[in-house]
Amino acid sequence: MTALTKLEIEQRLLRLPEWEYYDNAIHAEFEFENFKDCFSAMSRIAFECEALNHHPEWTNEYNVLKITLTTHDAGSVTDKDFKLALAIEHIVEEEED
Ligand SMILES: C[C@H](O)[C@H](O)[C@H]1CNC2=NC(N)=NC(=O)C2=N1
Repeated sequence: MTALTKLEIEQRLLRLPEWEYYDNAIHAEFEFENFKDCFSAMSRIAFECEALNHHPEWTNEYNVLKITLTTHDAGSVTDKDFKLALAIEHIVEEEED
C-alpha cells in the first residue's frame, strides 16, 4: 500500500471536515451524548476495522472518542485510512441521530 502525497491527503480531507492531517496520520475527535452512545459507536467501528483489516489508535474518555489513523506498513497515510475514516463517519452520523 503506497503512502499518499500531502496534496492527495489534503484533497481527500475536503470531504472529511472533522479530520486533520499531521504527524503522518489523520486525526478526529467525536463527542457523543453519553458514554453508552460513544461505546456503541466504538463497537460498530471495531467490526468495520476487522472487515477492512485496518485498525485505529484511539482513546475514549466518557463521551469523547479520539481517533488517529495511519498505515504502519507504509509509515504514513494510505487509501486504507480514508476507507476506514469514511466508514467511521457513517457510523458516527447514525449514532448521533
Ligand atoms: C497483517 C495485517 O494485514 C497488518 O498487520 C495490518 C493490520 N492492521 C493495520 N492497521 C493499521 N492502522 N496499520 C497497519 O499497517 C495495519 N496492518
